[in-house]
Amino acid sequence: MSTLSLQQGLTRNVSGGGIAGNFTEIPIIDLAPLTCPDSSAKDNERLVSEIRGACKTAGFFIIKNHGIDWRIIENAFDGLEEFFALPHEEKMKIHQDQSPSYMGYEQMFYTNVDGLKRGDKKEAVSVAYNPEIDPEGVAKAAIPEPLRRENCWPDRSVCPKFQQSIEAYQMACLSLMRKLIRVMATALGLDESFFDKKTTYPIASVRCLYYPPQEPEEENETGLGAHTDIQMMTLIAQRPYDQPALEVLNAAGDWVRPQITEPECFVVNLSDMMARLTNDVFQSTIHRVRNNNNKAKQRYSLPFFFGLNQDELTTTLPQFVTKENPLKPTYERGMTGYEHYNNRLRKAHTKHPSAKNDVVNLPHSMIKVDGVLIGS
Ligand SMILES: O=C(O)CCC(=O)C(=O)O
Ligand SMILES: [Fe+2]
Repeated sequence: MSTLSLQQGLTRNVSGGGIAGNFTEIPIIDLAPLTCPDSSAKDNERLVSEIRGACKTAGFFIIKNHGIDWRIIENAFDGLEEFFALPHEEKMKIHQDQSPSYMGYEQMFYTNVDGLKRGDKKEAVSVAYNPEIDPEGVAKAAIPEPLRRENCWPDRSVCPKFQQSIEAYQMACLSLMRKLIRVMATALGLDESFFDKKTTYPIASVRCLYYPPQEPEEENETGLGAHTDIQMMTLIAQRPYDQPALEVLNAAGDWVRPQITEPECFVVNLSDMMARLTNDVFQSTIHRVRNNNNKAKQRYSLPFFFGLNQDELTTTLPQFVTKENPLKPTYERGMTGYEHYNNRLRKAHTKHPSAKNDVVNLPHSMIKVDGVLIGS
């Protein structure tokens, strides 16, 4: 049996043979039934079934006809190009080390996510959920103070487009995720509104990424090391839209590149919170980025991560625990998004000042189920 160990504390059996993870390509799913008002019940059923299939095998799929005005995405990439072209000193002014929330800028090689190479050849800016731009969320005042994450934006005089374009991207992604999460609930056999009360102030951050081309001698290096994502689901847009760089690990241990053959598509992938909820029936699949193809160009990407409210307890749903699929030991203890997220960011961001601290979990009295406090 061959096992891949990742620095973030995860191990995966990559010996193959099981159904899960047995894929050789990433499926393309047409979301038209979700976005067209006159879609039939049959179209909707087909969509749910395609999504269920993709979630059980690859844990990754490509979506088209998602209903988002692509000019919002192009503007966001213009914002990224503007920011990453700034002088190093300017970018360092909003460095993540100053942010207890892990928001802000990461310079080249700041992270080394899988610890296998010299580090991640990328630059990034992380942007937190902001309730003030979420038309479907709750007011900022209703969110417990320790769960608010402040953003660090570059000065508008040096970078006029960035903040506005990223906030518009975040709003568009939030609205799409709120639709997709209902399809996911249905695909899991739950009421379609199952996640609604649990996502009133979701973890919904954007990571703005810039990957320079890797040199031929860096063929085996990584732009971002192998990892799984932390939340429930991630949406990824990239520029150029067809640049092969993202790689997804299948059960046979092969890296599969999503083939994006037309513009205006997103890649969607499931993440660890979803795997925890479903006892791994829905897959949180290992992936990495290598911007190393022959014609390698600069690549920009915009993952949008979506998870439950940070104080919501995530426990495995009982219907996914069976004789054939007993509860995974790591899922025995329920965990809040806050604990899960901070632990993982601390592991991935080893140079952050908080990396040496013990993990501070949310007090029991702050934990909720369906938005209702469970302890006192
Ligand atoms: O750049 C990409 O396409 C993916 C980035 C990614 O996997 C992440 O930030 O978690
Ligand atoms: Fe990722």
